[in-house]
Amino acid sequence: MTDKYNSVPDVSPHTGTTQARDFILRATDIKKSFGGVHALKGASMTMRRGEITALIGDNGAGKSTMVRCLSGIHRPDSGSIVLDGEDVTFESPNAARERGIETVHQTLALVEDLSVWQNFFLGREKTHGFGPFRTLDRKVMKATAGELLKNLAVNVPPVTSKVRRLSGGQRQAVAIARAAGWGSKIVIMDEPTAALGVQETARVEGVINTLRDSGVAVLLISHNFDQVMRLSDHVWVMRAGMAVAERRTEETSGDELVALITGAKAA
Ligand SMILES: Nc1ncnc2c1ncn2[C@@H]1O[C@H](COP(=O)(O)OP(=O)(O)OP(=O)(O)O)[C@@H](O)[C@H]1O
Repeated sequence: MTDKYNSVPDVSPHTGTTQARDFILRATDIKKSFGGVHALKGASMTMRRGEITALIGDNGAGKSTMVRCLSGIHRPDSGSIVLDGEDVTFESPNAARERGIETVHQTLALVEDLSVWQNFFLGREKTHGFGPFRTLDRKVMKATAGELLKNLAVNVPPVTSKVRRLSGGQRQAVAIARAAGWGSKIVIMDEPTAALGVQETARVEGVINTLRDSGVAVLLISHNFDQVMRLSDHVWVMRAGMAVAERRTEETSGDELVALITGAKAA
């Protein structure tokens, strides 16, 4: 596999900074088998700060397994993950989260009967006082959730609204904002707009763009080529357990990506 970064300009088109060559993540030669099924056969991929990296491939290519290795759900059988210059292994999703990798799963993991702000702080509640006098700092949590939503230009009803009252797009936006709100270095999104209509998709894509512009690296798993072409800066193509090709989005086309996915075109 060739390293195409040698031909990539130093200045990111989105941030205008010199971060374009700065890898936030390097996964190298990742292998993962389930019994006799070799889901990942030595896959390697990279991500950079302030960029949206798309991970594409046919059903069964190994995308979810790669994502699960990066987010601490699976332990790779072998290979290395370097995050922000440091070799890491994650024992659990919480360990990955603590190192700054958040994942927005298709199921979103929001609690319908809790408010937006309560969902933001689920399991990470802020308290004040000490010892037995410790109480939840509702005011701070509400204000923080409101601020996070505002920063990402997420248009939702007040943070006191119950999640059950939100539309699909609003829920997705809340889940993304929650993932982004913990000093995340990387936010992984699995088909973030699969269940949404055209308008809501546009809104959620706006949120994803804002997140990228704030310097977070986004990993986007999507079967939607138009979306990949619209949103991503960089694409990794997986086939049969390997990352077989990488492209700068501006230098490829939907047709080429399809050919790379099916194997009709060699990397
Ligand atoms: N927990 C598991 N146990 C057994 N086999 C698995 C497991 N997880 C994944 N696989 C197998 O590994 C291969 C890669 O699956 P994976 O879900 O990573 O692909 P994918 O690219 O995400 O596909 P899709 O687009 O359909 O989600 C498939 O053959 C799948 O059946």
